[in-house]
Amino acid sequence: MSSAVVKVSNLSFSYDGQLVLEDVSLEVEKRDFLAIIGPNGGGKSTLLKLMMGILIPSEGEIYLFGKPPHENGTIIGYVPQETAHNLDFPITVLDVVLMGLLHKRNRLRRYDDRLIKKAMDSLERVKMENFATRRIAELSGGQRQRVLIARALCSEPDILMLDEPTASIDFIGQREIFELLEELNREKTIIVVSHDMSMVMGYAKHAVYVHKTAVMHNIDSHTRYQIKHQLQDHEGHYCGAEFWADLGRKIECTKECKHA
Ligand SMILES: Nc1ncnc2c1ncn2[C@@H]1O[C@H](COP(=O)(O)OP(=O)(O)OP(=O)(O)O)[C@@H](O)[C@H]1O
Repeated sequence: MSSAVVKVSNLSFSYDGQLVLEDVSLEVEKRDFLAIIGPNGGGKSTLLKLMMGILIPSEGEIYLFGKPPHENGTIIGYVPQETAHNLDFPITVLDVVLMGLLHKRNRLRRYDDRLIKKAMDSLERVKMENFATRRIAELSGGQRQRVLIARALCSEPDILMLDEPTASIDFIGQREIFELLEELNREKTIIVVSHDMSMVMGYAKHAVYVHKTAVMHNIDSHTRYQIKHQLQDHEGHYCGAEFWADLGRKIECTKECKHA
């Protein structure tokens, strides 16, 4: 019997008759670190939403821990794509993290001390505990992303799913987020949609290339070690275009290197 925590079998999905994913099958093992990569509009976010049970497959099946996603409740922690405008109102970092515990409030819809401690513990895990009373809008993109990860961690999920957590964050901020994910990966399965091939190749254990269909690739520990070493240098940039060319696929490099 398969030990996969996520099992996708012959999945297809259409929006209003427009086929976006076709016959996708993949398995994710416990404590895997899977990156979902591929071109714009290829179906990455759609695949993530299907895994979370936000969308229902047109054909095929998805199981998380042997059950359909919508029956799994808090085992998934979701970090949505961060857009500056959805945090541009006057609430504190702690308020944002407490949103991850909305369903646990008492009968008066208040957070008791136990929940506040839980939220503070989550902030500590992402090294943002000293920012608890700051307004979320005052933080940098990287700091905000850490807060959103803390919010997802509150419910102690087994799987953390993140949609483009490093979009619009500078290089050092990106590396710090992936280092945090690597640390969380000691306990949790990580599934992340990312465009950043340097980070994916340095930290993920598998990458699934999604362009209507899906092809899984292993990223061996030696490759990860080498690329992570290059990323320690601020200028370090592993060119994904080169990697995909070796595999016979075309991907555009977003940085200014010889492939751009
Ligand atoms: N709610 C929706 N209704 C109709 N079509 C949609 C919807 N969401 C996405 N699509 C379409 O489905 C396709 C796949 O979109 P999806 O967001 O999954 O791609 P993606 O790989 O995540 O893209 P990106 O890298 O640009 O975020 C695209 O053609 C998109 O326009």
